[in-house]
Amino acid sequence: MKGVLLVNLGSPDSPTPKDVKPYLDEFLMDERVIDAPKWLRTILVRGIILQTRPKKSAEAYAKIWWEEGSPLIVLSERFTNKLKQHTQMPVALGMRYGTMTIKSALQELKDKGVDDVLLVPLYPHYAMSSFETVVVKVLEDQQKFFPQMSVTTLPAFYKNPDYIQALSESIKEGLQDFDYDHILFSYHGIPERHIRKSDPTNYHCKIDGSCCKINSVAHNTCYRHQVYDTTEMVKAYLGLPEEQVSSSFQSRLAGDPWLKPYTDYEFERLAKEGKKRLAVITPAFVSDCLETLEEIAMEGKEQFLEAGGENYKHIPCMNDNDAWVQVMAKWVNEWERTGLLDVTPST
Ligand SMILES: C=CC1=C(C)c2cc3[nH]c(cc4nc(cc5[nH]c(cc1n2)c(C)c5CCC(=O)O)C(CCC(=O)O)=C4C)c(C)c3C=C
Ligand SMILES: [Fe+2]
Ligand SMILES: [Fe+2]
Repeated sequence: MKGVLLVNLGSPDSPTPKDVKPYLDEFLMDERVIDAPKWLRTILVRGIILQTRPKKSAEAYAKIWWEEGSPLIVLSERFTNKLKQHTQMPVALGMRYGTMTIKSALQELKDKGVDDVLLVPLYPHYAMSSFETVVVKVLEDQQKFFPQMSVTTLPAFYKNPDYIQALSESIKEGLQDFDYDHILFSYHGIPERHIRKSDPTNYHCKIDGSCCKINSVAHNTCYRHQVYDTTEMVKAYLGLPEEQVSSSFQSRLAGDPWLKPYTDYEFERLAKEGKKRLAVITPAFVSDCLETLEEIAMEGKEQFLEAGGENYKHIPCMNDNDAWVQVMAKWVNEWERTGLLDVTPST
């Protein structure tokens, strides 16, 4: 019997240093997130980052926490519950990190008789620190605990026309009551090194866009290429003028260079260039979370207004919006019917 496993990133159990610390430990000790040799990763994460970050992160989480829990978890659950109403297949939700594990979601599916699983990483774009680590962990757990199950993965859907339509319409709705002079597409950043590591050709990706018009297998795993494709397709769908749209990368950790331009620097640059009314959208995330609700909606607003901006709006992620649920339902039901997953057109 077929079933669907949705996987998102995860959150700590509560916005306290006691719960944030083990969550960050699991997250940052993932070799696909901090990709240093284990001994160095242990020093960096346990010896340095976890000494101070849990307190700081817990304070940030406390600012956005809801009565029902972490926004990312609550919104992912709402999405899952709605999806269940649009498919006959069992659907389960797991998280890559934290206590809502992938193993228990697979167990839930198994208990319902599922042995043929469609894995849906809840990320539109491929990065080794998001999409890839989910796939690797699911396959590890499947082989270890559920060897009778088979797993098929829905590819990154960053340029699927139905996804672009649902995203664009949600942005249009968010912009209805907001008179903007610029829209910033702020994507979660990753270290530039990760782009090179994910390039199967070892030479294609130049990390400046000059390679993106040359057809290459590298684009299947290039986060940078994929996010710029999303921006371009939304821009085309909404008919936005070139000069009113730009893309940037947020949430970097200290250390090696991360993808540029950096969102916080862009807030300053745009304000200094005379853009006074800024709308920010965050399409790397399908659900609002710490990185959108605190870093963009709160901190970002402060940064932009301090730099001379006058009006600012974060447009929410698609969360459990009906059109988005219906797009996902179309993909999973098509897979149930035909076994096909035609979500990423090659053009
Ligand atoms: C869009 C997908 C994501 C990618 C790619 C990604 C890469 C990445 N993240 C970190 C470090 C942190 N990220 C944190 C929070 C966080 N990251 C994502 C998504 C991606 N991360 C989400 C959805 C969230 C929010 C989780 C929530 O509970 O709401 C955090 C924790 C919070 C903090 O302390 O700021 C860290 C740390 C790295 C190092 C990385 C790529 C190398
Ligand atoms: Fe992150
Ligand atoms: Fe490229």
